[in-house]
Amino acid sequence: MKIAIIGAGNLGVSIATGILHSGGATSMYLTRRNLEALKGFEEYGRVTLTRDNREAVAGSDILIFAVQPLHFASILESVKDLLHDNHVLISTITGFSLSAMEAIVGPDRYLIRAMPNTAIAVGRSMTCLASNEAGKKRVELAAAIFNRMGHTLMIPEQQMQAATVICASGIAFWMRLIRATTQGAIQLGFDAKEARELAMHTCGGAAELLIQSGHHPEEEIDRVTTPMGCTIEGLNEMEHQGLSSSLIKGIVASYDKITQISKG
Ligand SMILES: NC(=O)C1=CN([C@@H]2O[C@H](COP(=O)(O)OP(=O)(O)OC[C@H]3O[C@@H](n4cnc5c(N)ncnc54)[C@H](OP(=O)(O)O)[C@@H]3O)[C@@H](O)[C@H]2O)C=CC1
Ligand SMILES: O=C(O)[C@@H]1CCC=N1
Repeated sequence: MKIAIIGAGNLGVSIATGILHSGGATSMYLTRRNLEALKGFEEYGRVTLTRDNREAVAGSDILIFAVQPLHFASILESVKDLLHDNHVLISTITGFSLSAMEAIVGPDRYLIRAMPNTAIAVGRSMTCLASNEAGKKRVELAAAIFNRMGHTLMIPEQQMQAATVICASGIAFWMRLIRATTQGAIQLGFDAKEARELAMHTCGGAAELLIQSGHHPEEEIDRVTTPMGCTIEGLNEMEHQGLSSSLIKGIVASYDKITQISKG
């Protein structure tokens, strides 16, 4: 597969790293204006770094766009004359609809929206996918690409905004919870490195328990909360302080912000 990542910033580099580590491309173009920031990728023989999006589009079949929302329309405009029948366009752009893409490149192109997260770099992204009508013929190909780097779910495009918050922003939300847990562990006497180790692996274990068992979180919580024990004491205090409520309010605030972003 010849893949181009147009806009190799935070997410683009994470995707590139995931693809390279999973052996998912025969060749790859990475584009951005400041190529200095991509130093290190030259070591991979099959990667071409360029400022020229047109060169990357002409040399690839799968185009993954990872530029900021405000840049996307003009970049699509600047390459649309190079698009051919086999090109698959995958957009990770927040708040930019398939119909807005179709308005630029036409409805006959294979258009897919993908919402991965930065854990794609280590093969553990939760990636949601949606396509336009034409793109339905290539959505399995897109799923195959992203399944090599985590888990995928097909969703209706209307849910892409919510998926952005839960899956993409979600990485930051979970990181903050891990950081807070780390701070608590330090206060209880662990040194910083050990505290982080305990927090990270406990978090990973909790997620893995749910993934492997299919249980509801409360079922697993019930197994931990010994009657009159320390866990329920801590959990109830967290809820008195608004833990679940503040998480839900934050999620809704992120969602509302995407509505603003999509209005340009
Ligand atoms: N970060 C995340 O975790 C996620 C981000 N997204 C979405 O992905 C997109 C990128 O986000 P993020 O990676 O955070 O943003 P970044 O700003 O880190 O990355 C965007 C990159 O685009 C490059 N760029 C700007 N103009 C051009 C151009 N004309 N041609 C080629 N490259 C260009 C910039 O580099 P330079 O200035 O050197 O050109 C920059 O590195 C956004 O639309 C975001 O909504 C979606 C899911 C998760
Ligand atoms: O913060 C943002 O707007 C982007 C989209 C989700 C993750 N990063």
